[in-house]
Amino acid sequence: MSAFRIALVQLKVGLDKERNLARAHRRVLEAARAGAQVVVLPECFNSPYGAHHFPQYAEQLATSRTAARLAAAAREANVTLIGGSFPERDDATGQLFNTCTVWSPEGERLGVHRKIHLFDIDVPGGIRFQESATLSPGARMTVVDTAVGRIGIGICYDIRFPELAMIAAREHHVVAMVYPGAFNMTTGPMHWELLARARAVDNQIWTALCSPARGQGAGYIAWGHSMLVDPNGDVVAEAQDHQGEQIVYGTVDPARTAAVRQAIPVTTQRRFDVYTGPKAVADNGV
Ligand SMILES: NC(=O)CC(=O)C(=O)O
Repeated sequence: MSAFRIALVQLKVGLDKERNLARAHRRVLEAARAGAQVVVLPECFNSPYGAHHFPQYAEQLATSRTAARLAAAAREANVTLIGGSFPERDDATGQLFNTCTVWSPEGERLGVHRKIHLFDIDVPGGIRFQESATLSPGARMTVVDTAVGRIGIGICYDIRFPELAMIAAREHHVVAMVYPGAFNMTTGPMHWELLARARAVDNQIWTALCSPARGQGAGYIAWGHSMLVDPNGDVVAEAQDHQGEQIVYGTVDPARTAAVRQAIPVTTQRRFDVYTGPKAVADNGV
């Protein structure tokens, strides 16, 4: 597997769906012109992030205007496109999901990830959010074989559940986990970078987080700080302008993964013989 250039598009997202789609399309082309082979859009890039907005912006995958635009942008730009997420309405059940689609440089759909862990939180004096008021949770993990290698996908709150990245890394050997996400002004400063670095260093994998720009006019203020973290847990690229739109570029290099794993070989030092089973914790505590 060779190294590849990745672009994280920290997109401005507003109320006008068509403008959101057009802006995303332009930025995908711009990133490709700058040499990106993989382009990532943020969570909820076609709609403002808010449970009450989702029903209005939701689309069925089979007839989705948003999906068609993503396919066209990937094809035109000749890139692998990790298409952020948008509210999706299931054709059969009518349930709504927060869904990421992944596209090949030929415009073929390679994968679909429905956010598994819904963002239902209540931080006193901070933020209360009930994604489950209108959305249903996805029920499958997603790893996608792309032109540049195998990539694991999670959406935002999914990053708080380490099992996803751990299983993607250890069982499916992904080169990177990519999380379109929209943390906010309460949880962003607390946990955004910490979680990105934790998922990276625990699993010794590349980890990319792509946020909307901060300046949303629709209630929810995103944290920004889109970033790429290497398998050693170092932030190697990060957005500097959070109000405005910005593209963050970095290089995902599997040689770095190999070097980190060779230097600190935790991937081969696990003690599965110790962690589980009735005798995992001795009676006397030692
Ligand atoms: N928006 C999310 O899904 C998650 C988030 O903001 C957080 O975990 O904090």
